[in-house]
Amino acid sequence: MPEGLPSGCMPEGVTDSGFKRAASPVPGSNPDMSDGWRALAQPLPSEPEQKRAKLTRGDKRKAQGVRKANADETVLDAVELFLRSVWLEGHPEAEASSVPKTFGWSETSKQGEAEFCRAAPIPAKLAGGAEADCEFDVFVHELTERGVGIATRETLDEVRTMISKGSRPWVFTAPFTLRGERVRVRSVRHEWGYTQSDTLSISEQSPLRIDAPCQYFGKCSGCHLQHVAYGDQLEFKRQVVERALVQANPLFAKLAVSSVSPSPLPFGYRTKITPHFDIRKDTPPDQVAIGFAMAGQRRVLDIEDCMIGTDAVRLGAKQARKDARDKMPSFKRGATLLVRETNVPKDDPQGDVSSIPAADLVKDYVLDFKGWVTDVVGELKFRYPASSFFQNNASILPAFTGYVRDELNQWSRRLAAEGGPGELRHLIDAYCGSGLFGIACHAGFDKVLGIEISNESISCANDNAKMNGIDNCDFLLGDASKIFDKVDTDPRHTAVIIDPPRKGSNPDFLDQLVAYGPRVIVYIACGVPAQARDINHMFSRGAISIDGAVATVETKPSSVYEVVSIQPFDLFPQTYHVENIVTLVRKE
Ligand SMILES: C[S@@+](CC[C@H](N)C(=O)[O-])C[C@H]1O[C@@H](n2cnc3c(N)ncnc32)[C@H](O)[C@@H]1O
Repeated sequence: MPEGLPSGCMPEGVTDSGFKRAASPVPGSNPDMSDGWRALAQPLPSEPEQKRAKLTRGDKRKAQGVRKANADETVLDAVELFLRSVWLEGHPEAEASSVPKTFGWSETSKQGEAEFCRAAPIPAKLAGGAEADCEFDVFVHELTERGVGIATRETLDEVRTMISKGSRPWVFTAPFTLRGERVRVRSVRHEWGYTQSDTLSISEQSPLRIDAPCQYFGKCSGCHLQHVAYGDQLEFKRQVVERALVQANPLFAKLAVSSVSPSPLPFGYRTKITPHFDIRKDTPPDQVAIGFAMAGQRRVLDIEDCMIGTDAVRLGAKQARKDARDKMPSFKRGATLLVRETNVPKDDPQGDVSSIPAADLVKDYVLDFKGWVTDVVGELKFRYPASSFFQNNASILPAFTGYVRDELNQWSRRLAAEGGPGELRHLIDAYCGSGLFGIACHAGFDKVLGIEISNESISCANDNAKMNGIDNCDFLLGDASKIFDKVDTDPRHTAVIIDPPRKGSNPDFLDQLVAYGPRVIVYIACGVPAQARDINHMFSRGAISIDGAVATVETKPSSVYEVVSIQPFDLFPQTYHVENIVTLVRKE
């Protein structure tokens, strides 16, 4: 879900927009000023090894004894990647493991850190707005996985020289920029080792830069890549997947990531948006901004029309804005509006969709959180409450679900042709929501068993199977890791789809999955770093072989998998988000 477009079930208020906002220390000022500064001076204790697998990137850094304030992990990752690659460029014979730790933010000298931090510029607020102190010309060298530029005041050659002498440059973030650009930034706030900045102007632009079509681009936090042609956005996202895998485990560099499958609609694709507003005492009701979070700020940007919404959503958004304006004096606090595309019978928008073929339905919109939505995926219909989860780009869903179905069918045929245990006959759909993948992939399986933690979604999943005339699906309510208590099918004939939330799965589920040992696993993820972490967890258990290499473990798992394909999909063009599908096949 693009940030700035929060989910339909958000409480009222304005959400953050990809920048962490916790107060940060001001290096060089009073060290007692904040906990953030104290965190720099006190290494955190190590975590026990078995806990590490479920750690987030931030937790991992803490466990390594890295001192940092409330820095954005995606920025730290990109800085680390940039500094390491420059160092390795100057040491072509060196092993990746010999890169100095200082580039990985885990140096041990407090003195060194303090000196480094004192080199930081003054944020605009503290500089009293004096341009000379808070505005800088910087060079963009790298992009974070969220498309934010990583820049220094030094040119790349100067950075190379600094690094060859064992020092490192101070880094600025530069949103909405591209590699190789020279830009002017204004410092906003310091984090550990970098300054969060706003981009003021572009002095030297990349040949990849294009004019963003949307008038709000650069101010709105919803889109991050409109200044890049669509084909280049896809390549950027492919590299994001590649990078996430390598960051989880350098050995994963051996895995090939396919080109990102594009969205048929690069604009006008989004079937759900959630504009919001905030009531401030000094703002007259007719001037309250209704829209999405401003880039890098807590304020709301007034947005009359969002180009990534479908036609129905754009129409619905106009109505939702009007309704909110009419009622504005009655709001004491802010609120989040919901606008969702739905499909309805042509002559009776309120009528029952169950008996009408998907192709005969027409687009409409829903504004009521308590309303119901019908989505169409090829010939299938899915009905679910307007406030619950469903994939938000209908244009790509036939290809997205079709890819998973083809992977399963193709492997089923291949495994049958290879002899041995034979084809796939059972399918498990873990984290099944309202049944999208289980229902779309049911054909050819004796039985599909789904599991989902949301009561509402699970009852929709069972109703959706019925509405589509499918009788081999059974969707159960519960935590995904409980599915292994229910499964009695032969793992050699079973495939498992996993589609967890952005934070990924967990060691309990993954360990049970490996112990069960299904023939094929299809892991679908909207949180690519978490997916890479989970795959590394399976690898660390000895359950994945990369180019013949397996981790050394005390107890060998009963099943070992090969990663046979990695296929990203672009469900959210113009944003940094990417979905990724990894297929694993058990080696016999
Ligand atoms: C990314 S959505 C995928 C849903 C579905 N596969 C689809 O594409 O529509 C993740 C789903 O996992 C569910 N979920 C979250 N934690 C869970 C858990 N511990 N066990 C089972 N389901 C869970 C959420 O309710 C959500 O429906």
